Amino acid sequence: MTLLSVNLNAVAQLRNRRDLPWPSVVGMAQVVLDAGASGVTVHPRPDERHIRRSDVFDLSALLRDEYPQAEFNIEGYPSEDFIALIELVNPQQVTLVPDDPAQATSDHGWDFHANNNFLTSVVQKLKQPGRRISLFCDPDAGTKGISAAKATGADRVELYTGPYGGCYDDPARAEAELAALADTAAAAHAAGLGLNAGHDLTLENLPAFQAAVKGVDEASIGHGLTADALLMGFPEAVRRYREVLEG
Ligand SMILES: CC(=O)[C@@H](O)[C@H](O)COP(=O)(O)O
Ligand SMILES: NCC(=O)COP(=O)(O)O
Repeated sequence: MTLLSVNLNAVAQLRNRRDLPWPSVVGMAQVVLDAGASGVTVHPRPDERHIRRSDVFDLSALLRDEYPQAEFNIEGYPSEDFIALIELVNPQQVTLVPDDPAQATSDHGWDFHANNNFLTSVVQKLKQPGRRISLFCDPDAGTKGISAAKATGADRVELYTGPYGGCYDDPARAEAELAALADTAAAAHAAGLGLNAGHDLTLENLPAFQAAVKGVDEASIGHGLTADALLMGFPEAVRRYREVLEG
């Protein structure tokens, strides 16, 4: 069974269009958690284009006080500021992503070989009892990439599913992307790493993903789920994504 963590970046981005507090990021977190999501994800970028630093503290208080079973997953590049934020907020999961501050969205995983010393020291710094560290991972990282990821001391990798999600109109390419993802997932399991997945997953592309890529512990989904929620509401969107993820 794959757990659903709802990424709230898109809700924050909509809120930020005006100097007004709605839609409320905390309010929407309550809605998705009440609807059965197992946790929430945020990716506070340095320019605060969507999630603001204050959102991270507000969500942390909500989860601590009202949803103690829920998981808070914070994604980001491990800058000094990011590391300091993690130490203050103490989320259950940290996902390290090799993003440049100017990047429009996450579009690749780590080069685990080139960044091995850096990642090893960051993982050592951030790992705590009750907190797992996940590393954003290219779909074709394969056995070599995964063994370098494992060597950092991380608990999980998160498969970057953007290339698969982006080829919804090209079945042959989608099949090749799924084959690469399945190989990397199998390598992660063989190495004893947990497995997350995310980026551009949708109700349309999730069933084939779930059929091809076995043993995904958690999917973090935001853009597609929020688009669906505009049509069907967040509770129904969460219900539909859980239905696919939970099989
Ligand atoms: C790490 C990752 O996969 C991303 O999906 C990220 O959370 C999305 O970021 P944006 O919402 O800023 O595009
Ligand atoms: N880690 C991926 C994530 O949180 C959500 O990505 P997306 O569904 O907004 O593309």
